[in-house]
Amino acid sequence: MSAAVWASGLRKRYRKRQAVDGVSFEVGRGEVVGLLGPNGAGKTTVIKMLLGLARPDAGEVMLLGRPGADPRSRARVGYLPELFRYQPWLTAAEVLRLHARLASVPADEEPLGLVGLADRADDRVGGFSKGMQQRLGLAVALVARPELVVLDEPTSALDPIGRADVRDLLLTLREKGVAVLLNSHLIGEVERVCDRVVILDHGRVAASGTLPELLGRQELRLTLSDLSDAARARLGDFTQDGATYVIDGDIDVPELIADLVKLDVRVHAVEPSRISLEERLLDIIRSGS
Ligand SMILES: Nc1ncnc2c1ncn2[C@@H]1O[C@H](COP(=O)(O)OP(=O)(O)OP(=O)(O)O)[C@@H](O)[C@H]1O
Repeated sequence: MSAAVWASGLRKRYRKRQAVDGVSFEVGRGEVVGLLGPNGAGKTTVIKMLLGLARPDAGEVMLLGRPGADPRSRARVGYLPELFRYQPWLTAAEVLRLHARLASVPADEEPLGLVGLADRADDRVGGFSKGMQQRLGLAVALVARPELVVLDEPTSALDPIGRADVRDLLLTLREKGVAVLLNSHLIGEVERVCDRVVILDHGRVAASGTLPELLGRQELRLTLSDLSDAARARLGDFTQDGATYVIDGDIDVPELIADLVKLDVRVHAVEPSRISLEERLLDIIRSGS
């Protein structure tokens, strides 16, 4: 099946500023991809070019197997813009009905339930908090039962519960095979839900890949005492600093610890250690600036 998003060589210049400078990437069907990068890196401009809201100077876009310029390509795409405002005199249900009509799909209040607004369906949007408006924006993005959802900063106004709700929603979408492109400054959020990450800097792709590809192999730091030769052999390859033993690779932690305890090793601490996505992002941005 064709990719949900296929973008090749996208460029966009605003006067003297090269906002996007040759960006290519893909989002597979059912894949959740995070778009990360510092302010001004070009993330929103890339999203606008994908959706036909900004005209690329160069490059090509395919959405769900059709050229991005073909309006039919956008029929099964949901979009939550970074900045938006709905008519304050409409109720949440009316906003949804309006967007269902615009998308030529039957009106359905299910998306309000998915974003936790079912009990506010008949309240006017003008009285909604920022977080509730953002939830409504997400509901609108889901109204046409999309196969691809593009979310530009979907949780910027949400409280921790709202963010956790959105994380659950993204995982539900992935289970249904819906592809998601997520632009977020909340790196922890991206790290938790994304299958793959594309990092933009100065309008270019500075790095991309799955989290293990970007962050390196998993390491395990163990603080141990009373190690026999047999216990050292069980650890396999390790580096040692005093009582700290570091092993890397794919480790079945419970099994390893059970074996060490059987070998009479005293286990004081077990810490997975891998650089965080935040550290990796800072490294990439600092080395590129
Ligand atoms: N309509 C516009 N007119 C002029 N310059 C623009 C316009 N839109 C974006 N730019 C410039 O293009 C560059 C990329 O902006 P963009 O909004 O895509 O970045 P971003 O990565 O989404 O940033 P942020 O994280 O702050 O939202 C910036 O230098 C910005 O000033």
